[in-house]
Formats: sequence, structure tokens, C-alpha cells
Amino acid sequence: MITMKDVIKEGHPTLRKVAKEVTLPASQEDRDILQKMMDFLHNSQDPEIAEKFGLRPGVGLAAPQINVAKRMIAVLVSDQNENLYEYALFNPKIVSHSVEMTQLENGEGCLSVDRDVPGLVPRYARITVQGTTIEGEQISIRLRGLPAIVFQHEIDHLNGVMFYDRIEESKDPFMKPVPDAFR
Ligand SMILES: O=CN(O)C[C@@H](CC1CCCC1)C(=O)N1NCCC[C@H]1C(=O)Nc1ccccn1
Ligand code: NI
Repeated sequence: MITMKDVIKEGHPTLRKVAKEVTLPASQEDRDILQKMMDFLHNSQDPEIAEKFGLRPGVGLAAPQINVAKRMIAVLVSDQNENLYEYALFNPKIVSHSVEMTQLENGEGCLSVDRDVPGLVPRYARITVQGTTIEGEQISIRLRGLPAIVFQHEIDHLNGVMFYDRIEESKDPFMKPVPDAFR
């Protein structure tokens, strides 16, 4: 069972690696890992289990977060119309995306980041993701809203990208630009 002690934190080198493609058909070991990642999401969203095992609730998890540098993600999230998106994928890839951008209005967090990092994280508003399921089926899914944001956050982890890498440097009008001479 995956618990918080298995989740590596920022500073651990694996979070900055580019994860390797999973050789298909996936090995039993890789299928077990991906299933355990999905089980973690279910457990973390169950108040009793989360409380019992001290789990931080998660709507997504990427294999590098449990120190497995392989291209595997699990997503368990409902959209604004209460549709549940439950996907565990090998080698997920964004094959197309909207020009339009979006963001979570309260910014993002990460189970591998034990601090609040304020700021908006720009994400594509709509994406099409292709990947392979635990059963070995190649699928293509069109996503928008919160599910689209979650998938982008997870696929970033496979490329060693953390959410705060995408927070724009402040465009705060009251922030006087620092003259180059002082940079
Ligand atoms: O890589 C995967 N992770 O780091 C787990 C993250 C993934 C989400 C962060 C933003 C988009 C994907 C995660 O789920 N969280 N991050 C820490 C706080 C708790 C939780 C969260 O944001 N929950 C949530 C968000 C919106 C609506 C409902 N619940
Ligand atoms: Ni994360």
C-alpha cells in the first residue's frame, strides 16, 4: 500500500528526471505499480482510510513521485458536472491542445511539495491525451476543465517539471522592474 512515506519530496533528484517510456506490453511489476498508484488515490480520497493512514488527498499521482522514473500516471477526479475521470495510463502523451489557456483560480499544490507556492499556473484549456491502460488498451481522451489540468500536472512530472516552474514572474504593476545592472 502506498503511503506518504513513499512519496518523495522536492529536492529528490528523481522529481527532476525525464521518466522512461514503459516497454509494452507492460510487465506484471509495472502493472502492479500503476494499480497501487490508483489505489493510493482512492484511499487518499476516502476520509476514513486517509485519516487512518495519514494520507494527503490527491486527485493525481505520477510514478516519479514514488521514485519510479517511468512514464505512468493515475488520475481520479470529478469535473464540474460530477463526471468521474478515473484513468491509470502507461506512456500518456498530449497529442493536441487548445490555444486557449486556463488555470486553477487558487493556484496549484503538489504532494511532493510541503509548502504553499502562490501564483497562477497556466495550463491548456483543452487537451487530447493518448496512452495505454493497465489492460493494454490504447486509448485517446479529450479533456477540459479540472481533469485537463490534472493530466497536465501529472504529465509534467514525467518530464521533471514542477507546477511552480510555470508560475509567471510577477506581472504585478506595482513591482518595479529591477534594472538589469542589479540582476
Ligand atoms: O502530482 C500529483 N500531485 O502532486 C497531487 C496533486 C495534483 C493536483 C494539483 C493541482 C492539479 C493536480 C493533488 O491532488 N493535490 N495537491 C496538493 C493539495 C491537495 C491535492 C489537490 O490539489 N486536490 C484537489 C485539487 C482540486 C480539486 C480537488 N482536489
Ligand atoms: Ni504533483
